[in-house]
Amino acid sequence: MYLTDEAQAYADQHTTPESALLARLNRETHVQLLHARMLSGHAQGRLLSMLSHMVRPRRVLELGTFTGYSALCLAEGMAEDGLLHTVEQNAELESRIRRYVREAGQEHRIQLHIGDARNVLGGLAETWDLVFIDADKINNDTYYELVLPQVRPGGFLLIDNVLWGDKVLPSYSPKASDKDTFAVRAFNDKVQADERVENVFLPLRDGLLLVRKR
Ligand SMILES: C[S@@+](CC[C@H](N)C(=O)[O-])C[C@H]1O[C@@H](n2cnc3c(N)ncnc32)[C@H](O)[C@@H]1O
Repeated sequence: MYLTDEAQAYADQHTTPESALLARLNRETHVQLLHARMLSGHAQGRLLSMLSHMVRPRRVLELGTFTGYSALCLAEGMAEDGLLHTVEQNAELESRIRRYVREAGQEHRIQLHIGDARNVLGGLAETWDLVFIDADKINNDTYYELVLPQVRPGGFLLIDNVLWGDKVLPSYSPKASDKDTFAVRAFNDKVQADERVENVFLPLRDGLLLVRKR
């Protein structure tokens, strides 16, 4: 069930505000870039930060950096010796991401990789405490299968946009050519049946799937 605008505004007003830096990054992304709604934004950003504070991860992986908003949120809750690897294929975003990571004083804790996540992942020999999958949705399952063996037992994965603009709902009839929608639906169904994990589907924003590896 969707929140009314009034209820959404009330929820936002009772969620800790973004830092001035995140607010600036959010605004700048919306003013200067196409597809700015891909950015996690205030409520989801605070949730990512809160989850990270709960987990206190030492190793975090993010697939799909965009302008760096969610990476900065996830880094907030890392352990003191924590390190976040984030992967973005669009090289045009690199200088902006690095500028904000530097301004946030997080250069030593956030490592940016420019390239296709499928290629970069093979070179990262880490055991992940927390993984945020937020790249090209058609490859959710590829990323999940590549990463799950490297997640520690009891570790977490978060997968964004699992509602996919409500196109995953049974009442919606996608065109046969809408491969993204079929992929997101199949991925959600697969995780639901996957004995290796426990999962909670959070209908926040465009849907966030919380997954814990058993
Ligand atoms: C939804 S946005 C990420 C938003 C960001 N995580 C946030 O919450 O602010 C998806 C990003 O994934 C990147 N991307 C798409 N396919 C990719 C791939 N195969 N490898 C790495 N990055 C990819 C896109 O360029 C885009 O910047």
